Amino acid sequence: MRYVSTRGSAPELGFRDVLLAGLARDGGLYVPAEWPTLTANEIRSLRGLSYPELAVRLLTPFVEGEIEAETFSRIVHEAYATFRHDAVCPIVQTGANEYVLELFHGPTLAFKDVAMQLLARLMDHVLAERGQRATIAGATSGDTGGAAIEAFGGRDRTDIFILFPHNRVSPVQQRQMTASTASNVHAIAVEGNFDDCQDIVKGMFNNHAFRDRVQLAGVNSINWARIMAQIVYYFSSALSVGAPDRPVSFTVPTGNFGDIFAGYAAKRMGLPIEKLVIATNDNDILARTLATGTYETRGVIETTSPSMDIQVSSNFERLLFEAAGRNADTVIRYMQSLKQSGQFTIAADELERIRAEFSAGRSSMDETAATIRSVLDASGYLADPHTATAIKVAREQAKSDAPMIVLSTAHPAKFPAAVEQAADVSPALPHWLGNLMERDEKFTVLPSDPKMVEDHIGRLTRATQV
Ligand SMILES: Cc1ncc(COP(=O)(O)O)c(C=O)c1O
Ligand SMILES: N[C@@H](CCOP(=O)(O)O)C(=O)O
Repeated sequence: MRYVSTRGSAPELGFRDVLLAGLARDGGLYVPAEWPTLTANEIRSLRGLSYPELAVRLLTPFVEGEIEAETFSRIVHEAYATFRHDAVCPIVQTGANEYVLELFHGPTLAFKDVAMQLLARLMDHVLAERGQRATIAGATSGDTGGAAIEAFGGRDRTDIFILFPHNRVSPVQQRQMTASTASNVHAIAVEGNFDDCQDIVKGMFNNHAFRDRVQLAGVNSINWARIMAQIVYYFSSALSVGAPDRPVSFTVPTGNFGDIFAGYAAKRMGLPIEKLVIATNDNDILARTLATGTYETRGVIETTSPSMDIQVSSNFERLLFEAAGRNADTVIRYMQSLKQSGQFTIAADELERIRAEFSAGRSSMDETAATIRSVLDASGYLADPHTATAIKVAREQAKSDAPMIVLSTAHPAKFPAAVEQAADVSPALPHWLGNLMERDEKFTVLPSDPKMVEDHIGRLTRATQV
């Protein structure tokens, strides 16, 4: 499998280089040169496989020829052995035709673990094979950072720097980033919002001298391997409610568009998905874009679902590339307009293609709180605010007989204040997280200044190339 950039001028790469590249050198995002596809019979034959077996079968075409089959299988099995549920990503029925797909049984209680546990092991393997080190830089609104620090902490081929918005993540999310004692972990609280953090990280990738000097690698969903790993749970959950013999729909709480893009990839691979529903909180740029055709940034609003407090949704670029018939010039034009004026308008035929696959809705903070309460009352299920955002939107959008699978992206105990306020229930952290909230914190506060962040990383990384 080769990978191409959405902006057309970066070199085509194989899987190992894409894994280490993060952002393409032309500023674009890598996507597979073609989508591997499965027939309905091939999908049927996947029934009954364990989650790691399914992952190996579905992901092999993306890594074939680059990671040896036995090694890949071992790495996948090791990655999912870290999960605390035998099914890895189980589903729970919460309504007549509604299912919640629980993605939070990994080490940091968020869906990010599903990809990050695999990504860290794959990166380690490739770096060891090449005798290289890497500096990892990542931006987080709360969950990617903790998952990355947990997955990469203590690995001797990487130094990891995570930028999070100062005072804008939940206390549990913050501790998961700041309580690590691993010497290769560096948490940075940026005086800004998530979009500022993401801008700084993308700026580092576009500064080729810095990028090459520190051997920069990325763990955000700009990295194709993140999206790749997330494809698997669309198949596992759809298979368990009757796919491929009946179509299913998914509602996904969405911020950076990585998770739902993995659903789109699953559909391109042959999974019969009727609708992919984008659920947003008050930061509803994607819902507005689907309604009006204009992608227009506004200020970030702080909400009770902070991981989705995002305006610039990185992976939407991957969808634009597909909707424009893989025309990189169109993507470049849109991205230039976004940079210059904070907006772009999608051509009518492209918008029509997007609307054929996706719909969107939003949930205000009050609506999300009311949903947490009503779901608990009706079915005894305690949803976190991100999941509740999606349940609210799913219920508005479920218009056909297709089962609706709602992605539950975080454990309620990551956001106890919002859950308690909504439902008078205080969700406890699982016992195996032990004394997380009592551990000492270590992090550096920096202004939202790209140069200062680069200097900080340049000083501390051990991956410097001269
Ligand atoms: C709990 C939670 N839900 C939803 C999202 C949104 O996912 P994505 O950015 O892939 O759209 C995030 C952050 O990415 C998250 O941490
Ligand atoms: N919500 C995310 C934001 C970063 O998303 P990513 O999927 O691109 O890493 C977070 O929790 O950090």
